[in-house]
Amino acid sequence: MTESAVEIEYLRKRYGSFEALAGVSLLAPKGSVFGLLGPNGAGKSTLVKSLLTIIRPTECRGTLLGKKIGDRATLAKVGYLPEHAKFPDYLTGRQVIAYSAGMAGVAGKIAKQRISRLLDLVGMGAWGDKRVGTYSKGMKQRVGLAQALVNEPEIVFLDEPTDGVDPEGRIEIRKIIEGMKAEGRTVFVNSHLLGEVEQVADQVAILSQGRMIRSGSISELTGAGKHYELRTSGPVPLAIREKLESAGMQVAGDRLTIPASDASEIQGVIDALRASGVIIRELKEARQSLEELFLSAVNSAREAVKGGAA
Ligand SMILES: Nc1ncnc2c1ncn2[C@@H]1O[C@H](COP(=O)(O)OP(=O)(O)OP(=O)(O)O)[C@@H](O)[C@H]1O
Repeated sequence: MTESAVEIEYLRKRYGSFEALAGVSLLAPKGSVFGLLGPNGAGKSTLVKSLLTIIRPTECRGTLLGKKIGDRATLAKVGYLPEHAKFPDYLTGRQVIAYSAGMAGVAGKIAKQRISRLLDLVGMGAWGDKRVGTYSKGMKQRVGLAQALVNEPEIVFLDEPTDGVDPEGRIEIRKIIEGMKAEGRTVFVNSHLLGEVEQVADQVAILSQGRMIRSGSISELTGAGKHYELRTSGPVPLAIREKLESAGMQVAGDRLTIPASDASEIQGVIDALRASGVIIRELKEARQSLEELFLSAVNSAREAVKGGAA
């Protein structure tokens, strides 16, 4: 059985009368990159802050690194980059990381060496002794990432780590996340940037309006929307087009979309087209992208909530 780094059996959080998390569960395997996705306001930060005891959940059952959520000692093994992390402008990047090191009980020569290594890791080696006030948003984010790693955490929570970072910096952050995973750490990433999460995460969960609406590996989730795209040398003749459409396929001019999970399921369509004299120019297997899945899942969850409220 896969060991879990985070196992939420049940988590509920109310802010006054507003239910930000309506009883969610989640499992993030140890050593994995886990992406928690959701539109703005879905409850992603609330979930992470509840796990880290930054806010008090209304009801919570589960474990973090095998210990009951809320266990203080476990938090020493955790790294955290908050969303919109802000550091004092008058400190240098090195001092920001040193501050986190101090709070984590990392001191002396070890701290000094580790801070320099982390500055290099996040591409801030040349900027470590300059003040945060002179940094761009992306540079502040890199320092935030470095301070999250200063205690060599077993699990690191990154809340929107690429916020304000340019495309080149995003690629570097992705590499850093991959590096953390290679070192055996669990990386829990909150993001609304689906393309990025798709490239780096092993498992994802989608949160919408405080409810968990999908979870699984990316291939499991996008595999449900597997289909084939076929192009013919000219428009599909009307007689065969009607038959294909009534069998659930989409036909647009010379393009056919055939829902099927396996190539064997489309052989009949190919035979029928060829028997009608249609020439096949191109055939390819396609999956629903994470973005398509996300949009359809979030929209149907919103409709369900509206329907329930009506
Ligand atoms: N302290 C608070 N008091 C009242 N409501 C809050 C508080 N913090 C968050 N909320 C509300 O709870 C909901 C979830 O917020 P949360 O920040 O967890 O969402 P999120 O998924 O992280 O979104 P974003 O990416 O925009 O930060 C939002 O509707 C937000 O307005």
